[in-house]
Amino acid sequence: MKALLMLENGMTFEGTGFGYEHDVLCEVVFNSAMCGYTELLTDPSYAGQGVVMTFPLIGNYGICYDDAESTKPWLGAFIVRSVSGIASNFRCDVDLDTYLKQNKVPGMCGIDTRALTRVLRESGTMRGMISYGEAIDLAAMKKQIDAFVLKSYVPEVSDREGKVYGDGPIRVALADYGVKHNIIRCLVKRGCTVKCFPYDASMEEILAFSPDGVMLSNGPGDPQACVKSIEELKRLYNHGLPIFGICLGHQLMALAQGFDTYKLKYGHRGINHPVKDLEANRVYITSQNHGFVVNADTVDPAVADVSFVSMNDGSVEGLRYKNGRVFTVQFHPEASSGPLDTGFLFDKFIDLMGGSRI
Ligand SMILES: NC(=O)CC[C@H](N)C(=O)O
Repeated sequence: MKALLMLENGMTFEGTGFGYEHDVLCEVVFNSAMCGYTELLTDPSYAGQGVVMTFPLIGNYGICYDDAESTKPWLGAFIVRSVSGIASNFRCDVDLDTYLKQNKVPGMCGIDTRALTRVLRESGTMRGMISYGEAIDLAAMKKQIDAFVLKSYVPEVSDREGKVYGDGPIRVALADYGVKHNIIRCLVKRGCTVKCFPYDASMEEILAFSPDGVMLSNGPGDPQACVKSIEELKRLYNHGLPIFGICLGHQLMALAQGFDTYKLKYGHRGINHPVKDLEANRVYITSQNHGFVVNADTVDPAVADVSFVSMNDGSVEGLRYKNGRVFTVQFHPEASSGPLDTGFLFDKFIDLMGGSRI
């Protein structure tokens, strides 16, 4: 079916629908990764976003359920140049088109994704809408985009079941704001028992598990919308447990300490983002997926130091708190997909919890 993407600035891009061909409103962002689309589709941090892949051919190795980062794809829409008609991989469970249909994720292909990406880079991330069919009413689309308000998906993606993973001796309470499962795998592999807590769990609920440390997960949307989580983190920080935060978890801890966050023009989404470790004076290549960052000017030097910065735009990529027990990063040390350079941060967390590495 014919598909049309309209951005909030009124620009339109024509293409063809695939996946679940139903009209959708989303925030349009781009990702520069050349592979790892299964991980991307199932990363809850993309909830509600229409993701444009800059790499032109997507779907050629199909979908392997074992690579999923959560139970289903969460993103609002998937926008690619060309969808491979052949899913060629011995591990493949289902092809991309069928997977998106089954999970009700609208797809759009056959558009000039590089031209679209240039627009998003120059004008910034924008709201947008994809409509399907022959009779598309442009004026009605524009109206809907203008009225569209981005919401926080954290309550939807956060798990309320209190699942427990692993059976190791180190007890980790995981604040689940929309966790990528590789964070859990990285902890279990290092000898942890990980129990998930919903985004709005109170400090008392978390402490009742008698954790050795708390892991703050990644998650979707504007960190400032997570008011209840920020309140609980303020109290948890003072309790004295080791805390490791990733991406949204990093932003929430910063807000809990009274630092500020702001929205980047077009975000960092890809698997080759260089960050500099300011202490070690080393650069690592990292996987990233975020639209917001901590404002360096608001970081109180009596409370925390900036530990990592982006080599691309100098923005804050990590904080080390002065109490010596709390550290957080904006990038994804669990990778999946992406480079494994910063996996040592999980070892650092294990050490802080008094455990020995396995
Ligand atoms: N991956 C994440 O946790 C993203 C954090 C936040 N939603 C952002 O876009 O900045």
